[in-house]
Amino acid sequence: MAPPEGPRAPLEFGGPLGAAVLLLLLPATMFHLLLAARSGPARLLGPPASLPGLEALWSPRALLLWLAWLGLQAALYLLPARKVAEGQELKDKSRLRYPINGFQALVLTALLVGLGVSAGLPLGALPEMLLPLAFVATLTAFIFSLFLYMKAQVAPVSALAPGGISGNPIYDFFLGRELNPRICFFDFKYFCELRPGLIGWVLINLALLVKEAELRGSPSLAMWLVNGFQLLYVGDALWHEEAILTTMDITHDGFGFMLAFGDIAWVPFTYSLQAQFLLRHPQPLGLPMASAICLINAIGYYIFRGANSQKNTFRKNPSDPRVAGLETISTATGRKLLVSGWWGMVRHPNYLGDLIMALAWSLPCGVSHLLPYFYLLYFTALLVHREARDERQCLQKYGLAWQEYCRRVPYRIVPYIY
Ligand SMILES: NC(=O)C1=CN([C@@H]2O[C@H](COP(=O)(O)OP(=O)(O)OC[C@H]3O[C@@H](n4cnc5c(N)ncnc54)[C@H](OP(=O)(O)O)[C@@H]3O)[C@@H](O)[C@H]2O)C=CC1
Ligand SMILES: CC(C)CCC[C@@H](C)[C@H]1CC=C2C3=C(CC[C@@]21C)[C@@]1(C)CC[C@H](O)C[C@@H]1CC3
Repeated sequence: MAPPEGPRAPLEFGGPLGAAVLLLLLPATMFHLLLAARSGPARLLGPPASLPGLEALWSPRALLLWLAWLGLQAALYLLPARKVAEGQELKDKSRLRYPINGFQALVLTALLVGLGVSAGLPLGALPEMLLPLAFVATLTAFIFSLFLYMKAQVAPVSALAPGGISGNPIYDFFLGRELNPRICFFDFKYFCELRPGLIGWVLINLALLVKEAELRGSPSLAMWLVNGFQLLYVGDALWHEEAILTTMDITHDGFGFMLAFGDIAWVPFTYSLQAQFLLRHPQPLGLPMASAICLINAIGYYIFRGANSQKNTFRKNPSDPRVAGLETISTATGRKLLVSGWWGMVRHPNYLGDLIMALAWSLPCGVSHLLPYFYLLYFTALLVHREARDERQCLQKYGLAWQEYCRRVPYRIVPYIY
């Protein structure tokens, strides 16, 4: 269906040209990182030591494994859930329903993998398949995004996202046209955002740990730390799965290549970069340094979880005793903004905690290479950009009240710095 006439959302990511560049640049970056992590020099910048041929990228075994993985996660999504949550109100005043069983999917996956390993499944062989797996994941993301683009052509106008209806096919393919594409109860965006990629990420980490044990007798302390920290992060996201329903990815952004590729390919294959690096570039790590890194991760997690939980509690029930004493600003929409507690420190305290954790994930890899710090650099850029997008949306939603909030809480992410 044709998009509605009238003022359109401003183009993001540099418009169609930026979207076209990112369509190629994102997969190219992911392959560069995968190749660099396994090469001797492990250079973040500069060309990779060697380029793989098609035979290194294409493997029917990897395709089968990938399809089995997607099938398993889809089946776990369809299992009875402990709760069914309602999403935010949509343009047509309806609310979608979402199963809350992500943590259950993580536990069941762990049990199945455990059973598989005790029955002889060679988990340590997975690191050798990362390249062909990333290749099929990228192909899947392209084909899937094409399907989503076509599906959006027949969706009602009220189902389209504000951002992906520019009329330019490349831009709309990249950003996504339909807000919540689904078939019956199966919500593609919600499924992809939390299941195959996030759970795949910790499975890849675990396989790298197993491989390291096979190569060197036991996993290194650095590998344990990276695995532990990232498992905590993924477990936390799935435990608080319902919170995802209020993020801009679910409520504002369409489902197109950016999120599809980001969720199913970028997250598992680039977020596991530190563990990939450690497998080929073992790093000595003493107990005092390991303890300091654990402390940094704990501080980051404390801020991240504290800020996210405070906002979620407040949004669910402002008179909850845990948040009732906090200072607020009233807005014309009837909703209030927190102006003390975590949200009175900076305007995005949860991003600050997330960035501190990102630093703790890279530190076990030492300081000899820049490559393991890629996540920290990319994530800083992502969150600065995301923060600017969120501010624009909040200014539109809350107008003067948002300006007052910005006046009272002048720093965005890092107190007294940014
Ligand atoms: N690892 C990764 O790759 C990524 C991780 N993340 C993490 O995911 C989490 C969610 O992030 P994200 O969705 O970007 O955004 P936030 O959880 O920060 O949500 C922003 C929204 O919170 C509400 N809000 C803002 N200020 C206040 C206030 N003072 N009082 C009350 N409500 C307020 C507004 O929505 P409203 O008023 O409508 O409620 C605003 O739109 C974060 O912890 C982030 O770090 C995010 C992206 C990528
Ligand atoms: C490929 C592009 C450069 C950008 C892709 C962005 C996606 C990878 C991220 C967009 C928002 C995300 C969120 C998470 C993971 C990364 C993506 C999908 C979380 C699920 C991570 C865990 C947190 O607790 C919640 C996050 C919500 C947003």
